[in-house]
Amino acid sequence: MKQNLFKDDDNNHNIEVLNSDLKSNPKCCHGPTLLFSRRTKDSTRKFYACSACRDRKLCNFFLWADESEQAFKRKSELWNKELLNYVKGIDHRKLFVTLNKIKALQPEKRIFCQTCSIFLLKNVEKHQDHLLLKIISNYQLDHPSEILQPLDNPKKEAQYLFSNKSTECIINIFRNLKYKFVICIGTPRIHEYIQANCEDMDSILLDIDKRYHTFFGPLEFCWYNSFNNYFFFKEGQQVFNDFVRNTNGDNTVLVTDPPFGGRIEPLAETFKSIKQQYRQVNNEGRNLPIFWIFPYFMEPQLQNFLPDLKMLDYKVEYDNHPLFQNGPKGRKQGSPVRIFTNVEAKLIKLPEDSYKYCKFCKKWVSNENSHCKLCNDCTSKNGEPYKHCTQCEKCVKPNWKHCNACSRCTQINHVCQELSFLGSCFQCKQAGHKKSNCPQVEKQHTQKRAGKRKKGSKKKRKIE
Ligand SMILES: C[S@@+](CC[C@H](N)C(=O)[O-])C[C@H]1O[C@@H](n2cnc3c(N)ncnc32)[C@H](O)[C@@H]1O
Ligand SMILES: [Zn+2]
Ligand SMILES: [Zn+2]
Ligand SMILES: [Zn+2]
Ligand SMILES: [Zn+2]
Ligand SMILES: [Zn+2]
Ligand SMILES: [Zn+2]
Repeated sequence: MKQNLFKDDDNNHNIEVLNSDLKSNPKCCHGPTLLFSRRTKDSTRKFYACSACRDRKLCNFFLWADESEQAFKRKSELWNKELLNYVKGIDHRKLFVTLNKIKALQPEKRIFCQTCSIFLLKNVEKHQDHLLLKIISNYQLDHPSEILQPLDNPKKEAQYLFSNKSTECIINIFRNLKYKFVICIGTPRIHEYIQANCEDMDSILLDIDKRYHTFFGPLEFCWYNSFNNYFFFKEGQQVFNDFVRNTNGDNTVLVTDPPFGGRIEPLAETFKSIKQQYRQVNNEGRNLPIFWIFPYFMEPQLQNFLPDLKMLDYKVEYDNHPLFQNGPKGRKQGSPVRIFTNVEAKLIKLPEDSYKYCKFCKKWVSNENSHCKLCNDCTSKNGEPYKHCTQCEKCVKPNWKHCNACSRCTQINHVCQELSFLGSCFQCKQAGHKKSNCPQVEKQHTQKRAGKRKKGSKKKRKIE
């Protein structure tokens, strides 16, 4: 059941994102669209669709790539107008002035309209029928994510907010690593924590939730879409460029917690561009540390696109999601969400209450993880101790059994050979890569070229 939360659209498993130059793609309200290919049994057709919304009801841009040039032009013009409408009426500077006036008032005099997501200095009667928040503390002003109702549509913003404990743990990791500049992409809780508490750090928030315009000034928040690296306002792009330049290419980290149903390929492209931008600032070509927060079972997909991101054992907890918490309401094994990072695990100390140091792996792992001598690793992924299967030659979940028909370990009550292919490669049905870079296809080519069959692969599976 829980896995359903993270599934793409049910029929998305035959849709791939194609690499394309985003600048030449038509735009929807959320900036340049992405080019997808849809495969049916007997054909493949390409189309453009919104990068940010995974539900046509939220953004209905759709254009077949093989439509006539005329149709292409007509649609582009129409949507360019939509785009202008979409950003109209937001005056970030004016909102910042209002915020400062509100800050100067006593908490009892402050009024926030939840319906319009603005502070009210006058014309309160116009908002009579709206949801009003009165008496706003300084703490609340500094922590908008605690005032704003989470936009928890899993097909768009999917706002799941870190618990205070997890926020502090992430900040502590950053402190220990001596980071001074934090690029927060879709992590408002990290940003507001730094802004409110950390004299020694500076941060910038890039997020698609425009309500943050009301709470952060133009140098602290940029309205942004991470799936196409798009700033809704040109000034935002400028502010971000300046932020990166001011770091001098030193002591900087990027932390992101994207919607779990989102496509990984476009995000990976975005982070590659930002890494590149950062590398240009520091002449030494230093690598930008990235902390990407994602469920443990997305590890193969993530590794496929960003192989230098390795998973830490730390379980990231959330306030507004019972499955992502520890304790009686949550999963038995605790939250399934982890940190993936390109920073060496041995440099990252995890909290001593639930984590321990493995002297063989030379890194911090969760208390229930145990070191497998055969794998030479602390092998648990999901928060339970794994067991080693000599046939699979690896550690597997403790409740799995080796199935001879499937030639692999899997759940006891599975239907043989009907493994879930969702989110997997069209060719070999395994997770973590597309057909275009499927090792099976590679292998077939190599075999053909070599003109001989390789026998006795250890991990041979029926589906091969
Ligand atoms: C899973 S929540 C992460 C929040 C984080 N756990 C925190 O507490 O700070 C996803 C965040 O990404 C933002 N987001 C969703 N889609 C986005 C997009 N296309 N571009 C940028 N930000 C996006 C949401 O508004 C939200 O803040
Ligand atoms: Zn859109
Ligand atoms: Zn209102
Ligand atoms: Zn170990
Ligand atoms: Zn093992
Ligand atoms: Zn096995
Ligand atoms: Zn089986």
